[in-house]
Amino acid sequence: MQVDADFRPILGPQLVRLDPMRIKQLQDPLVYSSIDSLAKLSAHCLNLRAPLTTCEKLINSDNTLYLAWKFDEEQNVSRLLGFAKVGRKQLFLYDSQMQTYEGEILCLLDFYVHFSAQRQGVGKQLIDYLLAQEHAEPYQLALDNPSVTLLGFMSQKFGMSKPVWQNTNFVVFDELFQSFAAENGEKAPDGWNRPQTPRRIGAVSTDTRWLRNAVSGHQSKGNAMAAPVDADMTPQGALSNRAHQAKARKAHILSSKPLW
Ligand SMILES: CC(=O)SCCNC(=O)CCNC(=O)[C@H](O)C(C)(C)COP(=O)(O)OP(=O)(O)OC[C@H]1O[C@@H](n2cnc3c(N)ncnc32)[C@H](O)[C@@H]1OP(=O)(O)O
Repeated sequence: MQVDADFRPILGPQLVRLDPMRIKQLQDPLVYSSIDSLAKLSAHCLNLRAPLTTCEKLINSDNTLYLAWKFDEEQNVSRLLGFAKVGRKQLFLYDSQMQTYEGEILCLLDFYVHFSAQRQGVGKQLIDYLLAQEHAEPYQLALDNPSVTLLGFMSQKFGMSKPVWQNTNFVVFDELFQSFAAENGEKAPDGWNRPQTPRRIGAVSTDTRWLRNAVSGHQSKGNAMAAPVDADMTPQGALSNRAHQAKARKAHILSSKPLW
């Protein structure tokens, strides 16, 4: 994406790490609008109605943008080539054996290389730079709802060929679970006090494991993710669940205050 300006004094090197503080400090409307335009192209490419990334959103988030750009001295223009946005998220994951894991993972949230610069190595440079800056290995990256192209890219450029889709639409790679088993065995990391929660998925019960960066959860909130899943799949079970729900609804309606 071409801009009639010299971004060298503002952005510096051709691969640049822009955390929220750095973006705020840029204070340059043209840089902001150029990044926003590139992010719009990313959204357009994925058929999204609104862009996932804007400078305004970035400033108010914990996410970091890695930007690839260059200055064309002949034409005296700056070209924004691509970006990758990452953030750390607390994820609840299943491996391919339906073992459950919980931990804070580096997530690739938005990744785009301008169509005029694709398949020229920019994407690989961006991810290499990002991984070095974040001190992470390719298998430690979770991909947020990845495109087929991104899965192909990860397989071809980083040898990550066993994606494990999660019901949250995140994808992690099998190597993440293997590395965890090799490093930690069954032991929960220090600071994790929650007792092991048995989970039942259909007729199968599974154990929870912890990823290295896991932080303690909020048992008291009893959110759906932390609650044991106890689904009775038989017709009798479904009927009794429905009857129970109807009873609970009726009790709730009867206990509510009338509006008038
Ligand atoms: C979490 C998310 O953000 S999901 C959304 C991911 N973004 C997109 O799908 C947007 C469209 N695609 C792109 O922007 C880019 O192609 C990216 C970001 C995926 C990769 O950037 P590039 O600069 O093209 O990557 P780079 O040149 O380093 O590597 C190219 C490899 O990516 C894959 N790739 C790139 N484009 C394509 C394509 N059109 N078809 C198939 N594979 C492709 C291939 O593995 C390719 O290797 P090859 O050229 O040797 O066959």
